[in-house]
Amino acid sequence: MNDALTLDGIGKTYNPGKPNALTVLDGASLSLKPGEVVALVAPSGAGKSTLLHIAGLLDSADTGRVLIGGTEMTRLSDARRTAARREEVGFVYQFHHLLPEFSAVENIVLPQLANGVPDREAREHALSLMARVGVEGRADNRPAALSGGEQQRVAFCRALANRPRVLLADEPTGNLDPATSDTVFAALMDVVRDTGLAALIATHNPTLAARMDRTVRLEGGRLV
Ligand SMILES: Nc1ncnc2c1ncn2[C@@H]1O[C@H](COP(=O)(O)OP(=O)(O)OP(=O)(O)O)[C@@H](O)[C@H]1O
Repeated sequence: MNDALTLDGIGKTYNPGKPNALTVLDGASLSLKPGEVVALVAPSGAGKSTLLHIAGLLDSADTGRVLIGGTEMTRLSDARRTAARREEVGFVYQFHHLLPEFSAVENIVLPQLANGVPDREAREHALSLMARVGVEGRADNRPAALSGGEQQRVAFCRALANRPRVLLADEPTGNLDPATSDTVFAALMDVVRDTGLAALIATHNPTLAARMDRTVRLEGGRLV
């Protein structure tokens, strides 16, 4: 079976050729199997966000290849890469980034509509995801009316709405108090384990990292 995500020798330098050039990634490689959940640990500023953006096709690498489900994304046209990002990758950030003018359930429906899912089916799927992480009762509330933990659960549902092959998360519970972080993370792990998608989750929290299958460390631009 193809790996869910492969990063092969990724290099990235900001401001190349200038006095302030900064090489952040220098041959970073990693493979995630379907169903594998990996913690990404790095000191602040080491390039974690850069790596996640490149893995999620939001930014391009200077060197190396990104493969999702065995397809080399770095070779696709911009349009096909954008479609692949929408279909194959889910993102969760430290802050929820939900659309404030839409209800919680609408925030999970919208990315499905963008992928051509009929409205009713999209809503049913959104509600079933919400039920799995325990926020179905807040479906019709706007994000501002939800607690931080609830907002983040809704953000997970949105990331999972299009049944991605890969979930990328940047400190997904970093904005929550320790107890909430713990329960919200447990909810995320339940859904991830059920759906069998691969996940790369950046965290500074050793307790959360210990609950994943393995840890990779970003050091000197490489993953070890
Ligand atoms: N667009 C950019 N132009 C120039 N330098 C950048 C750019 N984006 C990031 N950097 C620099 O690259 C380095 C890595 O940034 P990145 O955001 O990937 O780190 P990080 O490991 O995610 O950090 P943190 O944990 O603090 O969020 C930092 O020194 C940052 O200042």
